[in-house]
Amino acid sequence: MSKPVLIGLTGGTGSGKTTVAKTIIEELGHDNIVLIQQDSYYKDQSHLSFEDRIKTNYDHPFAFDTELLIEHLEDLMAGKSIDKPVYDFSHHTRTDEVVTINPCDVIVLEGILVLENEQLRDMLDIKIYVDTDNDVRFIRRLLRDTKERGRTMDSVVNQYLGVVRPMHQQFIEPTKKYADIIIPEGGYNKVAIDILVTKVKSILKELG
Ligand SMILES: Nc1ncnc2c1ncn2[C@@H]1O[C@H](COP(=O)(O)OP(=O)(O)O)[C@@H](O)[C@H]1O
Ligand SMILES: O=c1ccn([C@@H]2O[C@H](COP(=O)(O)O)[C@@H](O)[C@H]2O)c(=O)[nH]1
Repeated sequence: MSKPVLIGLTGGTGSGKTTVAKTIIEELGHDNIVLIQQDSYYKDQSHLSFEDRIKTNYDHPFAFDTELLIEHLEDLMAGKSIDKPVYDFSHHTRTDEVVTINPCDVIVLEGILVLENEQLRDMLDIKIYVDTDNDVRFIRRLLRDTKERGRTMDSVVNQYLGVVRPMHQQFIEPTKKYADIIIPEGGYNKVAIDILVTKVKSILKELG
């Protein structure tokens, strides 16, 4: 089996990264494609109390176990299976579960800081930034986090103003310059997704 194609997909919270990643996978209709979310590699915080966990800055590069993520990607590149951690957003820590991922032809790596770390960035074959207006991203996050991540409206607003927004400006937005492709609005940008899918198919064809 040849080395897998590694697609990195980034953008701010609520930009539509996950939606784009899932649509690409659906459109590729390829059995041998896997989604890896950078969120799965948030550091384990089980040694901290819940009160301390909510004080963590989850939008800073230090919040991620990037070493483990790189090690896992290298393993997949080398044709080895990995045990991917499972993160629990409601409790702000890793669970005891893992998901085994087998070697594949295409890996879609999606997350807020996948273009921030140079070593990680250099591993990527295609780099994509999903670019959505800040107000739209905030509204999407507010709806999602109150419905799916066990948050109150006050906590979402306070976290956004105190940490998410400044970290976005400092660490995420500047990585746009590394992207090969910038997708405005995200998940429902059919033209951009079609172009990407065509590109990945042609790489796969070249690799045989
Ligand atoms: N183009 C879009 N229009 C409307 N809602 C969208 C769009 N793209 C994503 N969403 C919704 O916004 C929320 C955040 O999208 P998601 O893909 O999870 O973003 P991210 O992974 O960047 O945080 C989800 O509830 C999703 O269904
Ligand atoms: O325990 C946690 C871990 C992360 N977050 C927030 O999640 C987003 C990243 O996820 P997206 O799917 O890209 O929105 C990040 O902005 C963190 O603030 C959290 O709140 N709690």
